[in-house]
Amino acid sequence: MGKCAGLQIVCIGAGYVGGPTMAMIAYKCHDVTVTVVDISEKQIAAWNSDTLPIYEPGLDDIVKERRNKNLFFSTDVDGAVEKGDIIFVSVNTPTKTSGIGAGRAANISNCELVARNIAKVATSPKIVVEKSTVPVRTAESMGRVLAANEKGIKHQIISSPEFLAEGTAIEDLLEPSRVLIGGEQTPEGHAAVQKLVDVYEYWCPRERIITTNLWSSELSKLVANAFLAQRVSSINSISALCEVSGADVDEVARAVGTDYRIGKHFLKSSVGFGGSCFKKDILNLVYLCESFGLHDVAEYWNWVVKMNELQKERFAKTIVKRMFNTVTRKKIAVLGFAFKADTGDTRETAASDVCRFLLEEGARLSVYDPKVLAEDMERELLYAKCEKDQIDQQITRVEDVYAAAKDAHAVVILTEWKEFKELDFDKIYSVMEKPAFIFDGRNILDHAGLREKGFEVFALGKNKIN
Ligand SMILES: NC(=O)C1=CN([C@@H]2O[C@H](COP(=O)(O)OP(=O)(O)OC[C@H]3O[C@@H](n4cnc5c(N)ncnc54)[C@H](O)[C@@H]3O)[C@@H](O)[C@H]2O)C=CC1
Ligand SMILES: O=C(O)[C@H]1O[C@H](OP(=O)(O)OP(=O)(O)OC[C@H]2O[C@@H](n3ccc(=O)[nH]c3=O)[C@H](O)[C@@H]2O)[C@H](O)[C@@H](O)[C@@H]1O
Repeated sequence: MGKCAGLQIVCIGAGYVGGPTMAMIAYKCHDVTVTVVDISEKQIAAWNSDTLPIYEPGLDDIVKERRNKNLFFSTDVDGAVEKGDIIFVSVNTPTKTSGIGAGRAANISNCELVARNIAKVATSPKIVVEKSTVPVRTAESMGRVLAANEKGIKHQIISSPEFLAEGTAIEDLLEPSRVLIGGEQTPEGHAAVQKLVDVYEYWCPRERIITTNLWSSELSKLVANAFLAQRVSSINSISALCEVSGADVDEVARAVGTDYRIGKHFLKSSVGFGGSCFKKDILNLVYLCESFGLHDVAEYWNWVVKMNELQKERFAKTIVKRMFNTVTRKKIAVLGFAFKADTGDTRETAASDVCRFLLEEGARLSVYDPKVLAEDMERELLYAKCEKDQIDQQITRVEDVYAAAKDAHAVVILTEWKEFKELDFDKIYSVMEKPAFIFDGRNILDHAGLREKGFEVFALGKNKIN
């Protein structure tokens, strides 16, 4: 029995963060009961089925081992709130699409809604953990909503942002680089923080658990994502320079990243970063800076997003330019649609913008991705403002790379799936139109070998354009 024996942990929001994070707590703390609730019946039914709602390496085993032992998935939000000692809030906080701050500010209405519900339903004091990524001082609003309950109950709010990355969520949760916990600087606040420290201490070394105040914790999450995305935009800006100067972006990244003060991670040039969080969180940071009158600081960070948009556009334009300035009616095989490898997640994927550009140029796209669902692909294309007619008439989704390549003028790599490195490129070359182009938006292929086979290869940040 550990320190937390008998503790009831509840998580509101059974998405990419809530599901895996809670599964890990249940897996590591057998004497704690973990209940994950969501308003979406479909989502909960999937968590309780053989086909989990998200693809994440290693997740199935952990969920299946603990489910219905000390890990439960339910739609009974009120029942869970009532019995929970610690309640994680892991709901989505997307960018606002209308009203004040539209297109930049984070919409925290789900967080407030959850806080109102806890205030209404709870009959005992709760420790409410802000797990969602939120603007600084959201805990203040949530705290006030929680305090306004009619029963005079004193709840505690703490902030514990999540740093897992999709595709490596289980690894990241098993061995987190750090766990961040921020609380009020009062005796009750410290006690609440300690309760959560006790849970994480079941498997995380104490020195990796950072405790701080609420506002530092909230802001650190936005800053961490902004710094990571900034590195990708920085190396992508350099890829453009490499293409005109004859330098090789991977060589530059290696030489620069070997300096321990810079570090080698997150220096892989790509067609652009995607995912549900980088853009959203930077825009959130930009909006925060602007609302505090820090316009120059806001503009500085805004350029990380702008550079990313430019990279996607630059890559798509290169495809058209290299293919004799026209792709109209040409078939193009698109390999990969997820925003990164090892996930089926398509949110904000660079692939949707590249596809939109090519559709507008009249290309016919044949798309293959090993994990992306057809419905998610279509939703993301519509979100990226592709016309429904164009999606229906110009895009085909195929289950096989060679079917995608047949009669295609070009193969375009948009996600760094490992299987793409192991393809039979002789076979691909034989079924393609000639000249056969390859555009490697992830720099994962053996470009020299492909050129020997006869392909015209464009790789990001590697080709000197005369
Ligand atoms: N996806 C990721 O890799 C990471 C996400 N985050 C942050 O974590 C938060 C959650 O992100 P995801 O898990 O990706 O979102 P998600 O969209 O996958 O899941 C959110 C879930 O919350 C549920 N929900 C919304 N309002 C609710 C309510 N009032 N009551 C009950 N359930 C409700 C939704 O039905 C949905 O299933 C966001 O703030 C995000 O920025 C942080 C780190 C990593
Ligand atoms: O808040 C979040 O949602 C999470 O956002 C990112 O995680 P994630 O978006 O899942 O994936 P990353 O591995 O960070 O990749 C983001 C994007 O950047 C791209 N990328 C990453 C690294 C790189 O060197 N080059 C590059 O183009 C990826 O292909 C992907 O499109 C952060 O890495 C997590 O720490 C954070 O918790």
